Amino acid sequence: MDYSQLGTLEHCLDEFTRRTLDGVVIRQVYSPEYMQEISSRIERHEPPFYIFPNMATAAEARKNKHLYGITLVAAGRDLNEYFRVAAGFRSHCHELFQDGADYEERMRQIFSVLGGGRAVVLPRNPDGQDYMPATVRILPAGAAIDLHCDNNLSHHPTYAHLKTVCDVGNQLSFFLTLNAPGGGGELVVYERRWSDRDDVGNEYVVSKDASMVEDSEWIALKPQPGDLILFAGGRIYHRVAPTEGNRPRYTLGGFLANAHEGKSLYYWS
Ligand SMILES: O=C(O)CCC(=O)C(=O)O
Ligand SMILES: [Fe+2]
Repeated sequence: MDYSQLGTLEHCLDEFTRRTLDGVVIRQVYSPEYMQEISSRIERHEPPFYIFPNMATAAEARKNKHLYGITLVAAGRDLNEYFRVAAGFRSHCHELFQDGADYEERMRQIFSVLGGGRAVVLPRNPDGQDYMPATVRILPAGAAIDLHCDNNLSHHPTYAHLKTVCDVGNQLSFFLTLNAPGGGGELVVYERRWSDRDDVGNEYVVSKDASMVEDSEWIALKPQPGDLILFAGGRIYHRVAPTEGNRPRYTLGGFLANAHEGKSLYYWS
C-alpha cells in the first residue's frame, strides 16, 4: 500500500483487534532521498542523541547493535533516566526532521486514520512526564534482533504504569526504515503466535529459543527506506535477520496500543 492511498486503511486497527489483520506495509511515507539525508545525520550523530548502551562516542557504539534513545525495558527499574532521556529524544527527533514532515506528527496522522479518527497521544506518567515516542535502532553489519514477541515485554516491571492506561497485551509494533542494509536485515514473521504459557513465570526475556519456531511457516519482509511497517508484534513471533554488507540498518519505531478509556491510541518505546 502506498502512503497516497492511506485513506483506504481507515479503521484497519479494528481488524488488528479482531485478529483478521496481522500487518500492513505503507510505502513512501517519506521519500527515499529524504531518508538518505536523515540517515547521514544519524551516521554523524547529529543531533547528538542519547546512546544506549552508554558509550563515549557514536563511533565506539557502531561496533555493536545500539539505540538512539532508550526503551522501557532497557531503562531498568529506575525510570527517572528513561523520562529524562525521553524529553531530550523528542526535541532531537524534531530537529532531525526539521526540514521535512515532523516524525511524530506524521506517525500520529497515520495512526489516527488507521484508528478511524481516534486521538493519538503519548502516554504520560503520574508526574506528568511523557514516554519515549520511538527509538532509533542501529544494526551494524552482522547484527540482528533475535526471536521474540513484544507481549513478553509487558511482564517487565517498567510496564507497571503503562498497563494501567492501555492494552499492552494487544500492542502493535511499528517502524520506519531509514536505511536498508546491503543484504539481510529482513523482518521475519512467523505463523507461531504468542501464548502466555510461553513466558515461564511471566519472566521478561530478551530472546526466545529458535526451536520454538522450528516447524512454523514464515515470511521475510524487506522494507525500503521510507516504508513504514505496522504489525501485530505483540502476538506474532518475529526477528530481524542478521544484516550483511557495509551499510548499517537504521529504523525508527515503537509500539501502539488502545487506551483503556476507549477513545485514544497510545504510542511509546
Ligand atoms: O526493526 C525494528 O526496528 C524492530 C523490529 C521489531 O522487533 C518490532 O518492531 O517489534
Ligand atoms: Fe519486536
